[in-house]
Amino acid sequence: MTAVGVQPSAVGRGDVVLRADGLSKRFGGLLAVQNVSFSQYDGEILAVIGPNGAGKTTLLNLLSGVYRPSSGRLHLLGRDVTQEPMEARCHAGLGRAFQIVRPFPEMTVHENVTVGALFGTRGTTLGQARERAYDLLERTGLAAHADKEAHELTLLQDKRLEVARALATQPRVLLLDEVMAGLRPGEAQEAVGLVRSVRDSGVSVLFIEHIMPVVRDLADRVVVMDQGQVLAEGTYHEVTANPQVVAAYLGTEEGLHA
Ligand SMILES: Nc1ncnc2c1ncn2[C@@H]1O[C@H](COP(=O)(O)OP(=O)(O)OP(=O)(O)O)[C@@H](O)[C@H]1O
Repeated sequence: MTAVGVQPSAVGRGDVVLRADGLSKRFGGLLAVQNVSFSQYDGEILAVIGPNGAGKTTLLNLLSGVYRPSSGRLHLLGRDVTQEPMEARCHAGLGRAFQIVRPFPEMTVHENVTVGALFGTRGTTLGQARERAYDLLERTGLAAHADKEAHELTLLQDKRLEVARALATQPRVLLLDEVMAGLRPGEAQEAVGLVRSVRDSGVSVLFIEHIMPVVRDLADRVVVMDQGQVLAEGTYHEVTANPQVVAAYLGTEEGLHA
């Protein structure tokens, strides 16, 4: 595992798992996402960053199928999923974990993950779902808490549960929506380790994040958005040295690293 604070090694450019071509989303008179194109490669951890209101969440909602784009196309594992609803994208290999964790509070941790396994993949029996859930609790460091009710978990454990539930649908690409939010620095580093282990298990990860040290430690490549558009793309060091990116973040280096 890469030591924290060391630039992750670039991944080899394998197959494209996710490809956005000219995605746009209009809300009335506002173009929240404007002609966004990028590719994500197999095994890659890709960060999407940008100042408040840049369009990151709207982009994630376009990728996961919460919204249909006003124009543009999206390919998942080579298949055009532009018009497909969320469940179809989930079955096709796209998983999503949210910033606000919403487990079923009265169900146990194991039951919560079992539900994800049952409904996220077709043709899974209850027995298979329960077994997969135990395996995922091991992988996400929650095995000791399997029988606790979900409301008893700490925030970091909640985040682990959210990732376990998303993985229960057996995604090839996992979308993470600011999952580090609210964590203390030490906890965020633990979560960084968890995301790396997810990637090492063969799942490509696309994440939105405001915490720049997390982006630096985790991302193989970074897409920077501003005012709905892609402003820059490259390694963490490339994009943070880009004057246009610095200017977009309040015009100061401090703004970027705040
Ligand atoms: N459902 C909606 N209806 C109308 N406008 C919206 C809607 N969702 C987002 N917007 C607008 O689209 C723009 C982009 O918002 P979005 O939430 O995608 O940005 P963001 O980069 O995720 O911001 P933040 O970092 O603050 O979460 C903003 O101007 C926002 O007000």
